[in-house]
Amino acid sequence: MVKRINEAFGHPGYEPVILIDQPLQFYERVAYYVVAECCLVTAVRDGMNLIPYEYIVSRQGNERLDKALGLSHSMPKKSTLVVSEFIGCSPSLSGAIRVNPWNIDAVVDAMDSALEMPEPEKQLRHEKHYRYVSTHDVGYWANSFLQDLERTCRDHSRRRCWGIGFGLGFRVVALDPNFRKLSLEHIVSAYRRTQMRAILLDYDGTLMPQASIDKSPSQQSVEILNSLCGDKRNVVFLVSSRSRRKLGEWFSPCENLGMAAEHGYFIRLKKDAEWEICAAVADSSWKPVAEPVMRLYTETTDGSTIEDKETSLVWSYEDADPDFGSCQAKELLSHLDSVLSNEPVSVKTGRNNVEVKPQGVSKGLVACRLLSTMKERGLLPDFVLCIGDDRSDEDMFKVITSAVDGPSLSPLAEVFACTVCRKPSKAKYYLDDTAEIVRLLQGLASVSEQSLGSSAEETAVI
Ligand SMILES: O=P(O)(O)OC[C@H]1O[C@H](O[C@H]2O[C@H](CO)[C@@H](O)[C@H](O)[C@H]2O)[C@H](O)[C@@H](O)[C@@H]1O
Repeated sequence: MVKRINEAFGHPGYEPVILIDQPLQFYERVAYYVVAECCLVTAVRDGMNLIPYEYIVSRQGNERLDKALGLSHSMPKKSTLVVSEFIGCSPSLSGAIRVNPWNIDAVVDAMDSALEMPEPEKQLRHEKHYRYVSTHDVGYWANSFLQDLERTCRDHSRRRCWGIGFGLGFRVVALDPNFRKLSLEHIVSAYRRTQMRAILLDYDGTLMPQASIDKSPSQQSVEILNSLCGDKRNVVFLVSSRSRRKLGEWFSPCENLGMAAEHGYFIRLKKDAEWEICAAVADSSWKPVAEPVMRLYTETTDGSTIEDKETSLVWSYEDADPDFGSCQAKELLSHLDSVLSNEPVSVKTGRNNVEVKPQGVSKGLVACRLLSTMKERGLLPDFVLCIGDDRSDEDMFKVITSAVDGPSLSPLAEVFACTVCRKPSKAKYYLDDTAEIVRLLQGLASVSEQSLGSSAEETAVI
């Protein structure tokens, strides 16, 4: 190939390509770097690749090199880099022209741009790269690896490791030894002896099995919730990402159930109260940007759907191939993150979905608001139960767990943050599935019904 290029483009005394097909001594390589206007690395596969770094340092030179080359030391240094996007150093060289080495036209254009680039730009790119290389030296990297190891191993001896999931979803997770199954006896006995209880329940995946086709609540769930709400010592809230229309319709038989819809953007204290808005009025101007992106992924992912709620958009792949759906979700997440980076929204993955919702709205806010409202009304909970299954519920676990020993809970409060399945969580307890959760709630409801029978209790008012 070199021969063909030289025959086509060379002339007597000039060979455009000089092939050095043998190992070079380091000092020889540095000599080439020093005089090269551009360094091109087109590896299709590699680890870090230190050549671009060596090139930058060589182009910066030093006083002795300048003297040897007859250059003034104050003369600005320049370098240009064209690097394959498949080499490890590529993301760290933000001033390099990055190329896909399989795309020959793109490599040709990049080489041309590198050589034709205005001189001040070559200088600025070089300075940027040199600053990076000279501050990220061996000492820096060694220190950073040690810090990472220390951070990773900080709780190592305390934690227990488990393998969870199957196929592409298999992971080894480290769980806190205090993370344990919630015992019915333990919680029932705490429930019996407490006088003011806050109960926060997620819906999908918690009260409602994920695999269920009909997602409306069962008669049994409605009855349990009504029994819990009928105990004046209880304040019960359903905290869901579902729309207020859906929750209102499904739980219309529950007169005294508090509800938080769309991650707590809307809150209603009981059936005959108005829905309150708990955050700044949601601006929906981002929806026309996000929706076409989601549509693109819906078209290419069979079985996926888009749900348009009042304040948020959800792309769901529950009915798609799970592995493909989860890969698509990862791509969609980063796609939406970049197109919505200047919008007041957050993009999050949930169980089988990717959701865009107003910034600052979270189920954690609902937990905070509930505890502070109860405190304002002189109701300090001595029992808090919060059950949820996915990442959005972790915000509630964090709030109630950190409220222990704080002013919004009784000093004797018993706090039960419980997730579904054994998995890394801020919750201290887990139950295996929705059936166990329903059984637990049924147990608590029975205690309330017994005490109601014996003392005609009324419903708590917050
Ligand atoms: O906060 P949650 O009560 O746990 O709600 C989470 C999401 O639940 C719903 O989505 C789920 O069910 C859909 C079918 O009804 C399914 O397509 C989706 O994949 C599941 O995640 C709800 O539609 C979403 O708005 C909630 O965010």
